[in-house]
Amino acid sequence: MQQTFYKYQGTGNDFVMIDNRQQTFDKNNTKRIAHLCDRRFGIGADGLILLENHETLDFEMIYYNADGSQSFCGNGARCAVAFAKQLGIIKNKAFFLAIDGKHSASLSNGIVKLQMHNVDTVKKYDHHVFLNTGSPHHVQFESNIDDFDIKTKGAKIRYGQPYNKAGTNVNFVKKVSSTEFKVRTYERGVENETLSCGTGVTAVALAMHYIGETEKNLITLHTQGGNLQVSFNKESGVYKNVCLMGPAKLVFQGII
Ligand SMILES: N[C@H](CCC[C@H](N)C(=O)O)C(=O)O
Repeated sequence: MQQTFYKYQGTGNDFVMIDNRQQTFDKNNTKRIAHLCDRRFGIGADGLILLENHETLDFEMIYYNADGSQSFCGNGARCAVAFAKQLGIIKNKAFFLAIDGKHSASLSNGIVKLQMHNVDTVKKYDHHVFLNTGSPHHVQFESNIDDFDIKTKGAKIRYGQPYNKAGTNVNFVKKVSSTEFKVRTYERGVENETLSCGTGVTAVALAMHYIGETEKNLITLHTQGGNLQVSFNKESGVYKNVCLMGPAKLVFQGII
């Protein structure tokens, strides 16, 4: 059966998007998902997202990394909201389900503002910070960030102790000012650097606040694919009202 797909990108983190409201896509075939995401033998993307019906919410988003594994994806969720608007499912507000639970989002002038879950556990170690923002993130400083082998150094951390096979995403950070940080991310499931990672920049913003590198509550993150913003409040040790903001764009559509 022929199926229409849409290609979206959010600050260069790119996704194959499929309207699966009629349940026509075979979700168990993770090999096919990986094939569709392959940049030489398939369409090419960092991940694939199925948009499905939900009983009480606007939609459900099912996210797969390029290797077919599953997690939550911040940029993917922002793109799914833009896709729901394109399909006429929502107007300028969305309530949807993802693998980590319910989310709300709003859209204005091409910018999608996504509400993330509260974060109550941030672990600070000698040379890094670890936290989960829907996906697991290792955050560490790298002063030589522009000229740094993200793939090799990121893989070493991702497959090393204590993460091992289950792994983590790895974010390298350079402080620009108290409101701006530069971030490059090695993504688990893509097993390479991506141009931007939404849960990653969210983790970096919270980590920088947690370790006292900033006292601000609105942080701009410079990624290889563009700028994202993260806002939050800290109340009784818990990061609340965590929002990820940035563009989400349709690139092209096709048939598979
Ligand atoms: N690109 C995504 C993260 C995908 C998560 C994935 N790489 C994992 O933890 O398995 C984002 O914008 O948040």
